[in-house]
Amino acid sequence: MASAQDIKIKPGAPREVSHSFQNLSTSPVTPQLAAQSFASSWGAKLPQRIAPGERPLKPFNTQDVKILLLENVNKAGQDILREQGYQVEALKTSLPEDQLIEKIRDVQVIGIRSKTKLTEKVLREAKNLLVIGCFCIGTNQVDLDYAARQGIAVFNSPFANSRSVAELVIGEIICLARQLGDRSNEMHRGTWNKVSAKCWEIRGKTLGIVGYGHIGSQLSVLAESMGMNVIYYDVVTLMALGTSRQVPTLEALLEESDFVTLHVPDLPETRNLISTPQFERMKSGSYLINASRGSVVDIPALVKAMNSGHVAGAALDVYPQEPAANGDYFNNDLNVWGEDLRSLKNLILTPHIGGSTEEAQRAIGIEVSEALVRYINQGITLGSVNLPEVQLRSIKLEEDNKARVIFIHNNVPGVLRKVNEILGDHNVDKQISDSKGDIAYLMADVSNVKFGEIKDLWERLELLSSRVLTRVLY
Ligand SMILES: NC(=O)c1ccc[n+]([C@@H]2O[C@H](COP(=O)([O-])OP(=O)(O)OC[C@H]3O[C@@H](n4cnc5c(N)ncnc54)[C@H](O)[C@@H]3O)[C@@H](O)[C@H]2O)c1
Ligand SMILES: O=C(O)CC[C@@H](O)C(=O)O
Repeated sequence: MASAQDIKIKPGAPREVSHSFQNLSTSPVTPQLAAQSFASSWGAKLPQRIAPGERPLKPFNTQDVKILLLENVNKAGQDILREQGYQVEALKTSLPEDQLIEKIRDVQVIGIRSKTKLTEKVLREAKNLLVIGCFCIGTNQVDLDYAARQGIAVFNSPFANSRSVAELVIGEIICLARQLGDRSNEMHRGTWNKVSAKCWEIRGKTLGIVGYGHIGSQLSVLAESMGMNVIYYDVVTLMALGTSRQVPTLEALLEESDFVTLHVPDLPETRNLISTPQFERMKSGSYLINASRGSVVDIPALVKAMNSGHVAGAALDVYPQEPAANGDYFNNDLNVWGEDLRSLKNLILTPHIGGSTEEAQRAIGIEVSEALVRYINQGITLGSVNLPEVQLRSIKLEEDNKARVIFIHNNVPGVLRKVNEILGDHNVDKQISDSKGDIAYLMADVSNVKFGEIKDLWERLELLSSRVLTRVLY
């Protein structure tokens, strides 16, 4: 198998080259092999996920691609990555920061869910990292801007678990209205406590949805089908599904709703979105559900509102601090108010399982792994949350002596002219470039490139001052 030729270098850092041309002389590539057309060395192991007739850009010995998957990424996703020949290490939990830093130094790809924090501090050590896969919806656990500035693409799965969350919330609405958690706990302790006081049907009650995105809108449809009236508040004006109705302010929603459910992202504006003033606006005897992010609800304020009886019940799936692994961790060491919370009546506590169904995890595993393969093998950024979305049609099997150049660069004037001066010695078949904020992504398919010329191409691009990361795939 030919040696790896996928190259990346980080700006301002010592050159970390996963498989650099400097190593060519010591690599297993013999002069005879090097003289062959590149295409002939790829055939041995074709990736599974390309259309017939398309040439897989297998720029490297895939066994050199190291992937670390944390937090029990679904097997269907792992299989897609292993099928490619990548080295995949899959762990069931997230890792403490020091261990994460140790491991991330070595890998080109990391896959995480919501627990692993990829902060600037961690990413600064990730000298070989090309791409991050968030096997979930949320990407707030990743410093997206820092990653973009390092040329590290981030992918997620924007809606594969939305239905699972919406169904959980429907279940919780009924459980809260009928105090099912308390009755079940009592029976588990041997107590028969048959009550109807303050137990309600959900038919005809008003559900207030804060954040009418993928989950909120799906929930809207389900709730209406069960006879609820639905109102929603969102910072964006959005089409109302069914007979639901958008209200102009959060306050209006709080005052009108029997059940308030939160489906907003973790943003500076959504931190403690629901705190004492908002609880005071809620109807007496109403309920709160939070399956979005732990930062959105001020928990001590919730404890107060429930102790006073103003809020009749709540369901929480997410918390400001969540443990890295399963076990007896939900206590005051994790969150100072842990015990206060656990002592409340009609409070459903779940361990961040909104998206944890077989269906959702499998779909997420497949979606994110496929995005990773496309990015690693072809440089395609469709679906990236932090880099511009760029793709070119695949190179055909019969198209020989072609290279795909990926040049991630600072979005400053004059870059395209300089890049094209370099590429201009060859035939540029296709080229596309787009920017997102300060970072731009250029992809060009270049023909009539001889194997020996690739090093020169890459080195000249590397010298451009705007360069963030250069990859040459062939
Ligand atoms: N509990 C779980 O397991 C689980 C699973 C999936 C998603 N989530 C979380 O649920 C949240 C929502 O997910 P989604 O897929 O519906 O997201 P989405 O992006 O599709 O929708 C979010 C909506 O919130 C709105 N919004 C943003 N800021 C707002 C504000 N200040 N006030 C009102 N509306 C605001 C947006 O305009 C958007 O319509 C995310 O935080 C996600 O991480 C949790
Ligand atoms: O599976 C997870 O860890 C996260 C689930 C959910 O919060 C998401 O962001 O998709």
